[in-house]
This record gives sequence, C-alpha cells and structure tokens, in this order.
Amino acid sequence: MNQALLQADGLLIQRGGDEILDGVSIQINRDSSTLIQGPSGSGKTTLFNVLGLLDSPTAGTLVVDGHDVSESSERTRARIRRETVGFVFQDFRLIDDLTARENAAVPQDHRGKRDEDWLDTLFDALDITDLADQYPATLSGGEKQRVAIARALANQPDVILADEPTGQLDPETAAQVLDLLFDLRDRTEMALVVISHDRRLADRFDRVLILDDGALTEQSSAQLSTPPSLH
Ligand SMILES: Nc1ncnc2c1ncn2[C@@H]1O[C@H](COP(=O)(O)OP(=O)(O)OP(=O)(O)O)[C@@H](O)[C@H]1O
Repeated sequence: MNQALLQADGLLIQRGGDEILDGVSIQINRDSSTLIQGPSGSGKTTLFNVLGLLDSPTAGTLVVDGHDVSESSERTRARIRRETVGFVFQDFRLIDDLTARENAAVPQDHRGKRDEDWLDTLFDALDITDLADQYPATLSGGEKQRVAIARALANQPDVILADEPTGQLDPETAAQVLDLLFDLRDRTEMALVVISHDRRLADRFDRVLILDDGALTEQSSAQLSTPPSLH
C-alpha cells in the first residue's frame, strides 16, 4: 500500500516576481513526524500554506491521499482540506466569542456533524475539560494552544500541519504542548508536520528537513545530534 498522504513535486512559487519556492518536492507518509526548519523568510509559511491547500503553487503538483489537487476547484480543495488536514498556528487563531469547547467544535460544525464523544476524548487527553466553558481571553497561551490542538483534531484529520506551534510559549509549556501533540499522534496514527525554527525540537521527529533559499534538503543525523533537547 502506498503510504504517501501528501506528495508534492516540483513546487514553484513566485510572488512579486521572486521565486519563494524553487522546485520543492516532499512526501509525507501516514504515521510519520516531520519537522521543517529554515531561516526567517526562507518560505516555510508559504510551503505550509501550499501543503495545507490554503494556497496554490505557481507550478508543480500536489497529490493528497491519491487525489491530484493541483487543478482542483476551490470547492473541492476546501472539502479535501476539511477532511484531511488539521491546522495549528503560532497565534492560536481562536474565536474570541466562542467558548473553548465551541472553538474546538468549529471544524465539526462546518462539516455539519458534532461528535461530542470525540471532543470529550480530546479535552480529556489535553487536560482542558475544566476549561471547556471558558472564553479565549481567560486562557493562558499554553491553554489556548491546547484548545487549538483539540480543534485541529476535531475531524480526525490524516495530517496535522503546525506552523510554529510553540512560538509564543515558554520552554516548559512548549515541551508540554509538543508532548501532547505526539501523544495524540500515537493514538490516531496521523502524520504530524511541524514548521519551526526552534532547533531544540529536532530530536523528537522522524526526520528534519531544511528549507533554505527556496530548496528543501534532508538534515543528516550528524547535524541532528547537535541541538540541545527540550528535556
Ligand atoms: N504574497 C506575497 N507577496 C510577495 N512576497 C511574499 C508573499 N508572501 C511571502 N512573501 C515573501 O516570501 C518570502 C518567504 O516568506 P514566508 O513567510 O514563507 O517565510 P518564513 O520562512 O515562514 O519566514 P518566518 O520564519 O520569518 O515566518 C519572504 O521573503 C516574504 O517576504
């Protein structure tokens, strides 16, 4: 069985006359964990947006779960995105006037199907059951990110894409949030793709890819051993 969940080939992205991604190819398999690192401005968020079907490349192909979405309509892309991808952002992106529970349920509500049992399971796993009725303004950064992770997992996606998920958290809270992400990944067998320039995260992932100057390369195991662990 082909394990590839996301397969991108020759992604080219031009913005304002500049090539931001220059022929990037990447395969994300089921039940894998991938860290994408790179200097500021190297195109990490641009790649995140393309892999998450939030943006289209100028050229290149993207196959998601066997479907070539390169030429798909926005409507089709939105459906595949909703069914396949869960997003976690650095700035949480919770809706201020919804409670934690309502925020986490947003993807289910978009699909028209609430699964209260799964939400219970997620809130329990993320240890936020007691926060369910609170609004984002009353939550700490780590609590907000745990609610955002519940939201990302609400529709049981095949892949979680996280863009600097620990960027606004102190090191201890960042380590806890990472632990929770990996714990949930182990339970669900989803793929986990994290974009971060935090080198301390590197030793937790199956593989580390470096995006630099629009090109993606695999980091060698020798390089992997140098960054200090979060623990
Ligand atoms: N819509 C756009 N139009 C023109 N240039 C853009 C556009 N979007 C991004 N860029 C440029 O593309 C480059 C890559 O941006 P991107 O946000 O993907 O980098 P990044 O690696 O995520 O950076 P950081 O780590 O600082 O968040 C930057 O030079 C940015 O200014």
